Amino acid sequence: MAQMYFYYSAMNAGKSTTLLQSSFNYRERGMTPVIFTAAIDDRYGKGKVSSRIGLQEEAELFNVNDDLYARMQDMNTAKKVDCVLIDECQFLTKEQVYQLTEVVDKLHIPVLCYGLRSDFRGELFEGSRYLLAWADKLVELKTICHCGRKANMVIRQDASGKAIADGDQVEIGGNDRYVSVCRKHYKEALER
Ligand SMILES: Nc1ncnc2c1ncn2[C@@H]1O[C@H](COP(=O)(O)OP(=O)(O)O)[C@@H](O)[C@H]1O
Ligand SMILES: Cc1cn([C@H]2C[C@H](O)[C@@H](COP(=O)(O)O)O2)c(=O)[nH]c1=O
Ligand SMILES: [Zn+2]
Repeated sequence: MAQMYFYYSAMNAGKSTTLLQSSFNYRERGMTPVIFTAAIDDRYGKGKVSSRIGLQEEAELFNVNDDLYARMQDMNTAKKVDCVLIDECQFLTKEQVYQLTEVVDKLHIPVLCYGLRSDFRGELFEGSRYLLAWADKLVELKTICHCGRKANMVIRQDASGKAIADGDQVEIGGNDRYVSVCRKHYKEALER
């Protein structure tokens, strides 16, 4: 039976790497995975999922206006799809998470979503909120803070390396802008 999975973590935990490994596993069995990533995340060039260890694959892009059920229905009609892999799934809307549940329940295609649970303020992203609510399986991918504890928070830094408390939820960036830390060090960085 097809299921929806939400693989969540802080940044730098290997989400994109794990997604690319899953895609490779499907392909080596002669199956057809489809990868999506957020159009707004253009760090490594549009239409690509890249991991920091150098693996990369082409991806379909999604933005907030896309009907992901309709797109998957069309693709699956043209050629049978065995699995849908979504990177940066924190940027999905509530409606799109619902559409992906329809991909699982009506098209019977497994959907594996990879993304952040919370933003730099410790608030849930919209996509993550509904994946936490509706996915069949929740899987935490772990990375560690500089102190050795599990890093479950992400700090956004200004140009001088100081933690920022306010700002837009979405700001694309990498190690220059964000650091994954444990909750204790997150609070300390924000002097709470
Ligand atoms: N050259 C490397 N060799 C091995 N591991 C690496 C290398 N570069 C980065 N990594 C590790 O890869 C992980 C980040 O992978 P990535 O899939 O991009 O993460 P995420 O999508 O969760 O942000 C980190 O744990 C990082 O330490
Ligand atoms: C914490 C946080 C992150 N983002 C952005 C920064 C990156 O572009 C992505 C996450 O990338 P990953 O390495 O693949 O996990 O999300 C953001 O927009 N707002 C935030 O609060
Ligand atoms: Zn720590």
